[in-house]
Amino acid sequence: MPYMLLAHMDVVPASQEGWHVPPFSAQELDGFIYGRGTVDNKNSAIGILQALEFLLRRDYRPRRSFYIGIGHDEEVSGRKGAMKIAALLETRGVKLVFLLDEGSVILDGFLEGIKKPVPLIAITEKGSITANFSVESAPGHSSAPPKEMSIGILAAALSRLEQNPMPNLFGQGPEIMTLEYLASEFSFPLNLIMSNLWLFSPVISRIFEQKPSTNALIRTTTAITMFNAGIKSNVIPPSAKATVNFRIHPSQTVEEVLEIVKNTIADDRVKIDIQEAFDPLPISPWDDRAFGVQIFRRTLLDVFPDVGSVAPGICIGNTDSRHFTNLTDAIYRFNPVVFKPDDVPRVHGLNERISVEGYEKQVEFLFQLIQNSDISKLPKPHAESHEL
Ligand SMILES: N[C@@H](Cc1ccccc1)C(=O)O
Ligand SMILES: CCCCCC(=O)O
Ligand SMILES: [Zn+2]
Ligand SMILES: [Zn+2]
Repeated sequence: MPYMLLAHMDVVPASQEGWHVPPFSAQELDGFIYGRGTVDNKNSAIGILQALEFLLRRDYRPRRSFYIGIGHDEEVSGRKGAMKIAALLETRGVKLVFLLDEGSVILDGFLEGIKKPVPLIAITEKGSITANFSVESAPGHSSAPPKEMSIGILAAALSRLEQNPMPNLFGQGPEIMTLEYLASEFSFPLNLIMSNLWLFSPVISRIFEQKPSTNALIRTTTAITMFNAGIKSNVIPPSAKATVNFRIHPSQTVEEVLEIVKNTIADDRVKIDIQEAFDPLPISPWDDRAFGVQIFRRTLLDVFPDVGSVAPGICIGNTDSRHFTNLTDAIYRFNPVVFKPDDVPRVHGLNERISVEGYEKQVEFLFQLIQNSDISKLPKPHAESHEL
């Protein structure tokens, strides 16, 4: 059965100010290639093609077929790119043994007490709701304003959303698996804590709430991203509009989140329109028989011998891979790039970059992955090879 390597060539915008080099120049500076898309996700799009080139130069002839999918509109939902690729493969009756897309990385220095960089392979991704909120009110002269107007009503409603975060669901999603797989990587006494989450969950969940990147792992997040209102300083604003982006924790659904939103807003003057919504993605297999997982483990050992044990994780953003659920249940989101904490704000932010060595390692990983995937089936898990 074939597998698929997925990437996207499109990027989010970038304006010049704040960048050390022009954001679309791909200039090298201190061993880094700077540019919009260098880690999201041209590193994969070009990395896959370059690995393929190296294989072809060596007259390598893969025995296991594979697909390369490179979307061109991932950052605006993938409807015309990845979705069309998936639909075409579906009409051909294609099934995939696994699909590898962006969505997680090798984390270095994110978790206190873990010394080694740890590869986290996302086995699911959060759901999403993009909701538009609006309040209409009679226009008029600002010299005789009513007690409440559209801007104040909507702002108060959104403030209630922001001040009442969604419930902390630590322990009900794959974050537990992540910590259990990483427990051995933690130094004492964290290794004991991580191996006894039944006892220490309340402590850990409080710690996770402290930072946006870990808080996003344990609850549905609420981001008020757009607010437009008012037409002139002396006119009562006829309407106020806002957009909120929720990313739904794996143990919640769109419906449940919308219920909580309505109860929190609790104001019939606020209208809610759903622009786009989808539930959290299914959780991909993670066990000794999962072909993809074993291939990733083997390839990481080949290319990154010094990293810690591989752990399953959750992608807090969304990716094109969500369009391929009819072709496989083994969807994994992972780019073999080492991320330090200061790399996170660069994604969709300023001075996005990848080190030259980091890009070379990604190409090497893909070069190895294609060869490692060329086995017909997995060697028997070690335990089974001993006759009992
Ligand atoms: N990957 C981007 C764009 C995106 C949004 C929603 C769905 C799919 C992709 C994000 O997570 O925000
Ligand atoms: C690192 C997470 C990536 C989310 C998908 C994107 O922004 O392209
Ligand atoms: Zn992106
Ligand atoms: Zn991306």
